[in-house]
Amino acid sequence: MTERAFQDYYPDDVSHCYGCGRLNEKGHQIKSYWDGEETVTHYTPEPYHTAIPGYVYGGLIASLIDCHSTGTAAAAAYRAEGRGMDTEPALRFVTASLHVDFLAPTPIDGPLEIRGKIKEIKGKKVIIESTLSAGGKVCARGEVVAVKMPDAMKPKA
Ligand SMILES: CCCCCCCCCC(=O)SCCNC(=O)CCNC(=O)[C@H](O)C(C)(C)COP(=O)(O)OP(=O)(O)OC[C@H]1O[C@@H](n2cnc3c(N)ncnc32)[C@H](O)[C@@H]1OP(=O)(O)O
Repeated sequence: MTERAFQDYYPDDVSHCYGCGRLNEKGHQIKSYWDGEETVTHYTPEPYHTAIPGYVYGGLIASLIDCHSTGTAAAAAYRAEGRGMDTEPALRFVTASLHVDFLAPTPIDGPLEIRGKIKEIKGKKVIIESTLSAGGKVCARGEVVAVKMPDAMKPKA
């Protein structure tokens, strides 16, 4: 059986996110998975994701770190409760804070790897540290504070 990505567990009504919604046909549709205690996703940029010719636009890098980290927050919250992502009650996270350091130019001509680590998980908040690498070299580092989705953001039935 093929492993389901974190984002594949998001119900339809919250699957329109530009970074990770599987129902957003114009979006990145990233797919994140556990890899031991870390999480990982891969994404291959398109030529139109250019900043300076040959290099990836920083906004895309931030977007990938953002959505991989919020997905990681949800997965970590379920794991901390010892239950699967298909069980109730649902645990949904949004970005409270997104910090990205661009450490080196990111080449656009190949796959990118984003890896997440849980720095803190407490109450309704998860802090995730992520790296984005190209060809094995870390080009950006991010820290995301993810907080449980407030009722005001939940789609109306
Ligand atoms: C399936 C679900 C998801 C699918 C979509 C994935 C989402 C993709 C990522 C996104 O782009 S989400 C869109 C961008 N984010 C938003 O629009 C969120 C807008 N902000 C809010 O709705 C609220 O400010 C937020 C829910 C983030 C926090 O409000 P709360 O009233 O729940 O927070 P509260 O004040 O109770 O603080 C809870 C904890 O979070 C911390 N916190 C809150 N805002 C923070 C902030 N901005 N920076 C750092 N920490 C923050 C706060 O310090 C506290 O830490 P402690 O528990 O340790 O005391």
